[in-house]
Amino acid sequence: MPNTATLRPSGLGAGSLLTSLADLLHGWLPRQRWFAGKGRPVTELALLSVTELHPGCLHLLVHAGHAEPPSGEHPLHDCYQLLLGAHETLPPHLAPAAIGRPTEGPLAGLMVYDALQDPRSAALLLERLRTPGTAGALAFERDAKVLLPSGLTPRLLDAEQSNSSVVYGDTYILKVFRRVQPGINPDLEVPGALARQGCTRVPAPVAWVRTSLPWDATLAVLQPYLRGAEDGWAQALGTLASGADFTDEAYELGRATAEVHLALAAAFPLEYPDRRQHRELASAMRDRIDAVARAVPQLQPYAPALGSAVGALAGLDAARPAQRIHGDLHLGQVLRTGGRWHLIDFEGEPARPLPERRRAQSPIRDVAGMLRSFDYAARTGRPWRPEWSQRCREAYCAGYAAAAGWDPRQEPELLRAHETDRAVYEVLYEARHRPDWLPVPMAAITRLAERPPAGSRRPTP
Ligand SMILES: Nc1ncnc2c1ncn2[C@@H]1O[C@H](COP(=O)(O)OP(=O)(O)O)[C@@H](O)[C@H]1O
Ligand SMILES: O=P(O)(O)O[C@H]1O[C@H](CO)[C@@H](O[C@H]2O[C@H](CO)[C@@H](O)[C@H](O)[C@H]2O)[C@H](O)[C@H]1O
Repeated sequence: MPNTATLRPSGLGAGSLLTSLADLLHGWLPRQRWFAGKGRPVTELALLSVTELHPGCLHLLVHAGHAEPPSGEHPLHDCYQLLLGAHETLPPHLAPAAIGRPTEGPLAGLMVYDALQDPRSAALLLERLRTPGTAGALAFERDAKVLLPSGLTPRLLDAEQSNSSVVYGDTYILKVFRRVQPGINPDLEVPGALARQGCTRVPAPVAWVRTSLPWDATLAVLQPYLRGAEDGWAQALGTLASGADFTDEAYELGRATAEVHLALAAAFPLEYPDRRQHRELASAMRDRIDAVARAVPQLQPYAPALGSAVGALAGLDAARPAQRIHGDLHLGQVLRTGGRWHLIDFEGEPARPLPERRRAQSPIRDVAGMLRSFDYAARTGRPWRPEWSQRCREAYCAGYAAAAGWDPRQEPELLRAHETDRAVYEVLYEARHRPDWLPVPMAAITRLAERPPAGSRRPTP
């Protein structure tokens, strides 16, 4: 590659590399779908680690900090994973990957670009995983039982994602985590544990990338690609458009969720929350309502009523044991192939700290996430179809009950509290990422803020 710059970290010095890139990253990072600090200017940038993956391709962990915004939210600090290439000129197929041409520092005059969009760099990543080893602080590891084939053609997914994924020859998919936190990522930990339980509802990790600098963290996970699978969101919208029924699928989805929960309960320790823990959970949910209401003024009028909905948790005695769960379950996280549902993306809610996402939680939280998703689908399709959502919600709970042996509808306070917490999360998510969608969770907020009928033990799910 005659016009490839050799980016040698040893010859670059983190300071001078950052000088080269800082202006470009200030502009480029906030435009990325996976950038978490939407709406907040980046006020600090620091390079946490730099590794040369191959000549012309650098692996970077970059710290991006935001000053405290006027709304009173906490300052946000994040670490992002970048793969950067630099060429004198970019071939036309890499034009959309361009980040910019630094005017100073070691990369001055070269065109820096997002190397994950470069098929050559993506192919070399898979090569690294085929033959385990290290590159600086990065470790490329794989399941010793799996032999990865060479020469699979890479293609970067252009899905609306929180991370970036590369599909190799429709055989494997590599998820490169964009936002990196210290510790094992649950998207490696949980599917690995489920595979050891013999659970076939979740694709098992076959290879992964870790780093030990600036701390131990998971950087990427490779798993089998479910060829021809369609996600639940696309299917749900399809039936809404065609008028077809989705209740059988919703019932099967409930069964699949329960099966995964049973396997998770067997794989990880259970916890039995007492009254104090329920009070703490209710208080954490109230804090979240207040924080989101400060950031999204539309939520403010509903905050007191939502606080009462989650406050009902505080009076609960022993409920279901808490266990590891999916943590961000919705119709986009379930794939159907061969008439069978699979669950993917066990990262949990990307905005939450990793230790919180790895905690045992009520399985009702996942149920609530999926119930919210039926509501999303019914409101996104035109016209609004509340009866479609209601039938799916009932069928999903019935399917769940058939496999789990208990019915989520028998825990109405818990379900309502978790659905409220989830809708509040969605309000912030939409305000940050897709302001046009804000009315969807806000409609649920209006419903959840109403008092449930007196004496009702089994409100509509
Ligand atoms: N094992 C898989 N087989 C087929 N497609 C997959 C698989 N894993 C993920 N996908 C596709 O990639 C998309 C993004 O994956 P996901 O894990 O949800 O990433 P993110 O956390 O970045 O949103 C999914 O919506 C799905 O379409
Ligand atoms: O990127 P992830 O899939 O990890 O999840 C985030 O993005 C989701 C949207 O892509 C968001 O889900 C919300 O919108 C969905 C429709 O697009 C809907 O089905 C979900 O019920 C709703 O929560 C998810 O909350 C967010 O974490």
